[in-house]
Amino acid sequence: MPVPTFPPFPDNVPTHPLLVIDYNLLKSGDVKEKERLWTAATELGFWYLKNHGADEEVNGMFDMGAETMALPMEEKMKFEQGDGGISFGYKAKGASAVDAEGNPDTVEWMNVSKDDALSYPKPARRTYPHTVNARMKSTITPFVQKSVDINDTILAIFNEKLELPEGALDKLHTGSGEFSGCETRVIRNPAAGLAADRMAIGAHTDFGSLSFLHNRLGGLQVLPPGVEEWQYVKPLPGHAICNIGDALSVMSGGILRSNIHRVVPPPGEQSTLDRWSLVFFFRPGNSVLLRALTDQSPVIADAVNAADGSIDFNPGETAEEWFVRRVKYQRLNNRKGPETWMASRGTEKGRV
Ligand SMILES: O=C(O)CCC(=O)C(=O)O
Ligand SMILES: [Fe+2]
Repeated sequence: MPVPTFPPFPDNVPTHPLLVIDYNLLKSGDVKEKERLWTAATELGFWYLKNHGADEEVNGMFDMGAETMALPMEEKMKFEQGDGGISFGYKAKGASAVDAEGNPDTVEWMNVSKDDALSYPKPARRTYPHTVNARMKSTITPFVQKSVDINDTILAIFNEKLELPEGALDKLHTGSGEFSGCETRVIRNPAAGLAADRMAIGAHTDFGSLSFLHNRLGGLQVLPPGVEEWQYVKPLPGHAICNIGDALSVMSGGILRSNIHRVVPPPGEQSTLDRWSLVFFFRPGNSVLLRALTDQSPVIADAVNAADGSIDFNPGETAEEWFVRRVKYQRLNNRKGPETWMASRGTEKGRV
């Protein structure tokens, strides 16, 4: 399907500019561009990525999302993720909390595990609706492969900047060769005439290492360090939005910033439309213990020594345990009170 045109993003809402990083320059080893990436990753933890070369796969993923969300609810619910903390599969609107009071989220999504996309037609982690299966080979697997390549490239630059031994971060991610929480997510936030600040997805930091996000309408907001007011991130055609998650923040001793963000209805004239977004979440291997890599890098050791104590750099959980806990306690079916929400928190704990 051709990419539709949308009403413009308004120019009268608070908007946070992001650095635009050129993936072609990163790939060719451009020193200046690597430095700009480092600035973006350490100051806000969010940046735009242009020339990523995945536009065709991204469009196909949005088509797959539309075909999947159009299935009868009964069919989608056969593939629901459940309450045990597994993220792969379908999540219905309202299944997760957006805050400590237990207000429900307003989005539905379909998550496909990277392990399933790469092992298809043999299921590795779970099975999916026929609309997903039909596009696995043509769209989902190529999108996953491109996303992994891009994230591997960015990870290698962080490895160098953090003065880690060559391949140290890769060994904890793709190079671990084990199953992981890596997944793609297509999200639909139905237009519902809700208040402009009604959270569709609650304030959070991402659970894994890197997120590769594509959206066409506004609604994503960030809370930059030292700022009180939520600020929109304006979608730019053909530009992905990339951000750092908790796992890389912990491993780097907080040098890489996992910034708080949330999703609200699209602003201005865009508010009458359903909002679609697509993410590839790049995460460590399941058995990787989350901890600051102080023994492998003096730069990280110094950062931990100088830290203000707001982030626990030795949480005592593997990547899988961290991920399962965060997903599980956000589910409203598991809610007992505000303590359940607190149990779902990651590095944003104490920050919002
Ligand atoms: O839809 C978006 O723009 C962001 C989604 C997001 O933050 C997430 O799924 O973690
Ligand atoms: Fe997120």
